[in-house]
Amino acid sequence: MTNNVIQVTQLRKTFGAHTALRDVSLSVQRGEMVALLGASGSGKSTLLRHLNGLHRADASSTSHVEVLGRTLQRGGRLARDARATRAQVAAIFQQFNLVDRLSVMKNVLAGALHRQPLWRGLFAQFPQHELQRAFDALKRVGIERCAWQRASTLSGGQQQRAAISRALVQGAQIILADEPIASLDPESSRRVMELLAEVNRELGVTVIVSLHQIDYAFAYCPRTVALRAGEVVHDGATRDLTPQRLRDLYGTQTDELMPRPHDASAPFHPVPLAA
Ligand SMILES: Nc1ncnc2c1ncn2[C@@H]1O[C@H](COP(=O)(O)OP(=O)(O)OP(=O)(O)O)[C@@H](O)[C@H]1O
Repeated sequence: MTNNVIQVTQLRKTFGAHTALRDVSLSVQRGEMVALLGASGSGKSTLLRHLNGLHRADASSTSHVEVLGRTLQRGGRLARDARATRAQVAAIFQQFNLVDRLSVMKNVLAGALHRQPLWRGLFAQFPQHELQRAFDALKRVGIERCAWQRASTLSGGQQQRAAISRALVQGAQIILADEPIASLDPESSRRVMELLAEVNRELGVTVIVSLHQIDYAFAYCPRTVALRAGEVVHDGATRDLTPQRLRDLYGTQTDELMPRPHDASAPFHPVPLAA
């Protein structure tokens, strides 16, 4: 049995006249924690959104996206059983993760909807074991005391932790996190990245996380896929991305990927920043 949980072949996406992804191919093995790196507009979100079917590739292309051994989309058409595949994939976004007016608990229980009969979902009536599972997930990420608060009252970091809880309740085998720490303070950023790493390490969940800065990739992700203008320009060990290599790959865009000189949020400086 193959260990590939994601197989992307010749993925091409254009928006009008703009090509956002140019024949991207990559595979991800079960249990990997992969950083997706690239300057603004390089195609990170677009790629992630193809992996859970939120975007479809160009219809004219030979693009193929396989998730957990099943075709999710081919040539821009979603597979018939895409819904079942997507139930195994959780998405965590920079913002808009939670329904503000609902309690944290209800948001987390949304992860269990795919296991419920329609009527339970409609009336938001979940069996006791699902409530317990949601509570345990909130406990795991350290926000169980917020369970009955409205989601809108949580801090940004707590909202991301709630989104991770929802992924746990969903029982997702893959987490796609799209810049989950982009608007967080340093401590919250570290906490969220550590939780993602813990879920990856302890539960074997495959994590692909798009990031804006390389230092977080160094600290938490052994492998990095780097995009530039919709093309994969690096796919390999994160430690190979030295400042010089980044300059070769990104030229003037390098600054966007390097920690700012006085950035206290940088958890890790693997290599001298001035070369
Ligand atoms: N729905 C859309 N309609 C038109 N153009 C789009 C759409 N979504 C993305 N694009 C364009 O595709 C390119 C890639 O965008 P994408 O959001 O994937 O980049 P990104 O690397 O995630 O950027 P950022 O780090 O700023 O979030 C950009 O030029 C963007 O303007």
